[in-house]
Amino acid sequence: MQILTPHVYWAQRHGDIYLRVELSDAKDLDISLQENNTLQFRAQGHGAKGDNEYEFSLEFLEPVRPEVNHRSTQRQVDIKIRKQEERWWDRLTLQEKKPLFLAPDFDRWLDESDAEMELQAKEEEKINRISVESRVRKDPYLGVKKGYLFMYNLVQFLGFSWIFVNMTVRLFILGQDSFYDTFHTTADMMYFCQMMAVLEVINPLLGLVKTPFFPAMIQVAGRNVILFVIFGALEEMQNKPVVFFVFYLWSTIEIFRYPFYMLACIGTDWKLLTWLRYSLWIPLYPLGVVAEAVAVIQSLPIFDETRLFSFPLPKVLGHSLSFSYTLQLYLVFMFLGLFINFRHLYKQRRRRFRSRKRKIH
Ligand SMILES: CCCCCCCCCCCCC[C@@H](O)CC(=O)SCCNC(=O)CCNC(=O)[C@H](O)C(C)(C)COP(=O)(O)OP(=O)(O)OC[C@H]1O[C@@H](n2cnc3c(N)ncnc32)[C@H](O)[C@@H]1OP(=O)(O)O
Repeated sequence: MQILTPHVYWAQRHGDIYLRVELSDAKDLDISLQENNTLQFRAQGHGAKGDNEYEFSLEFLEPVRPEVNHRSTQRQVDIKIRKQEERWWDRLTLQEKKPLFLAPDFDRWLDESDAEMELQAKEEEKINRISVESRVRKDPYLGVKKGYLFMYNLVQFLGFSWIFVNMTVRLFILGQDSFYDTFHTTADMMYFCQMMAVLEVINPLLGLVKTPFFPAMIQVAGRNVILFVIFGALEEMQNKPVVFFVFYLWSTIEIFRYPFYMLACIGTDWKLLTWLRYSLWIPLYPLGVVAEAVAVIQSLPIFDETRLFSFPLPKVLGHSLSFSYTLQLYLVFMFLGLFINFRHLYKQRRRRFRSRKRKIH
């Protein structure tokens, strides 16, 4: 039997050397590192010259650690050797001339800078894993908090879906006539959802979500003024078509926002839903504010007439100050609120899509 040399392919990383020996069904493997920093390989197997005994030796450019890891598969023998020092080598062997049986393993090949990037990515992954693990370890109530948020979002999602579906079905069946009794058919559910929404101001205060307090407060207080003060307190407003537009605009965003949060609670995200959550507000928010402003303007003469919530004045100054003046001031705050929340949502959108792009690259 002839003794032959197999084809050997190599690649390196800063700390390791990888060798792939082209020998299938290798048996009687004898792989060892000699004291002179030389790898000796001998095995019986099927190589380029059929079934034979194959052997080779390689004297490495720099010192390596004595232990050799190898794994023999049906197709090849993989060998991994650790470098003594984590350093990039200019070549594999001490002798400058490359042995004929040796070639780069292009499946594994990386040049020095790519290998550094791979190392950095691994380091970052390790740091992220450690920080996630330590966060989980630091907060023993994380499960309870996530469970609470998940249930809160689920209840809101069901509530707003009920409103949205109810209004849509009635719109299809009754057409424009459905505009006039939106309040009577959906107000109870809207009261429930908007009262629950007060938790959205409390949650950031308790550190349960990252939402800043001020935008959450503007959002919840703004809607509740419209719902409880303009629609709730004035029967004359309740059968006006503006109720339909306000409720429809509110519920359209919420049937996407709450499921988005539910998925966030279980660490999942669905691209389309994320896109809708961070894009739909662009047309809906200004339309919502305009609809709310129309409702406020329509309520002004009613407050003047009914004197509801009017502020008593000393006789010399007149009878009382109509609540409509407060509402006129509120109209200014509404557009200020629109500006603050539009800017906040725009920043959230940019942050979300920027970090997604970074994750993809
Ligand atoms: C009497 C005094 C009155 C004073 C007020 C005067 C001014 C009033 C003017 C008000 C105008 C309001 C008009 C408005 O009513 C019109 C409409 O709503 S029209 C319909 C369209 N509307 C919208 O699109 C707004 C919907 N609402 C919101 O988006 C939020 O309420 C808002 C606070 C504006 C922004 O939300 P947030 O800051 O939370 O942004 P993110 O979604 O990006 O969340 C940030 C991170 O927190 C996590 N989070 C938040 N909430 C939850 C939750 N419930 N469960 C789980 N996780 C949550 C979220 O996942 C983000 O985490 P990460 O960064 O890790 O992704």
